[in-house]
Order: sequence, then structure tokens, then C-alpha cells
Amino acid sequence: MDTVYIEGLETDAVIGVYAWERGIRQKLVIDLELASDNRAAAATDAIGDAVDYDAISKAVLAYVRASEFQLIETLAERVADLVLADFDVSWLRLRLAKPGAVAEAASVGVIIERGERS
Ligand SMILES: Nc1nc2c(c(=O)[nH]1)N=C([C@H](O)[C@@H](O)CO)CN2
Repeated sequence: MDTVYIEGLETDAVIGVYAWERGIRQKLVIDLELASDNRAAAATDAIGDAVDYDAISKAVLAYVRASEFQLIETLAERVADLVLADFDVSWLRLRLAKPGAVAEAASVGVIIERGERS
């Protein structure tokens, strides 16, 4: 199986468990690895046979921008659900970083893998 990836997808959302976080937007950065058999797309040279990283990026950005979860775990799970449900992707690895969350850290976040990598 091959991979299509999206790295450093930046946006912001209302996210956090503390009261002060509910009234601000905070930066989030998403990396996605998407399982894909790239041979069909390579053979036809047609976007319809490819895992479209542009379409997936737009869908993820729209969802994250409108979200208001407390935990990054919840947001990561919902984004994974969205990609697996709406695109021809059977497995993904998602890294969701909240770089401003801990002042002393370069970044904090979660990494999840969902689906079956066949
Ligand atoms: N595992 C997690 N730990 C924490 C989260 C989280 O979403 N997942 N969130 C917070 C606060 O919202 C924090 O980001 C504020 O700086 C704390 N721990």
C-alpha cells in the first residue's frame, strides 16, 4: 500500500478544557498519512482515481474551523471518522498538534491510527 500525505495543515478552532479557552481560537496543526494504492491514479493520470489531498484538506479545514471540542482527542477522532467516511481511504494516521498549549513545549498533541491498512 502506498501513502498520500498532508503535512502541516494549519488552522484554528475553539478548543480546550479551561474556561479561558472557550472564548478564544487556538492554532492547530494537522498531519495526515492516507493509505492509497497509487497505481490506478498513475495509470490513468486522472484525479478521479487519486486520493485527492486538496479535497481532503478543504474538508478537514472546514470541519476543524467549525468545531468547539474540549479535548484534542475528540477532535482527532472526529476528523478521522470524517475522512474514512467521506473519502476512499481505508486507513489513516493523524497527528493533531496544539502548539500553543504548553508554553515550555514546542508542541503537544495526539497521534492516532484508524482503519485497516490492507
Ligand atoms: N490529553 C490531553 N491533555 C490536555 C488537553 C487535551 O485536549 N488532551 N487539553 C488541555 C488544555 O485544554 C490545555 O491545552 C490548555 O493549555 C490540557 N491537557
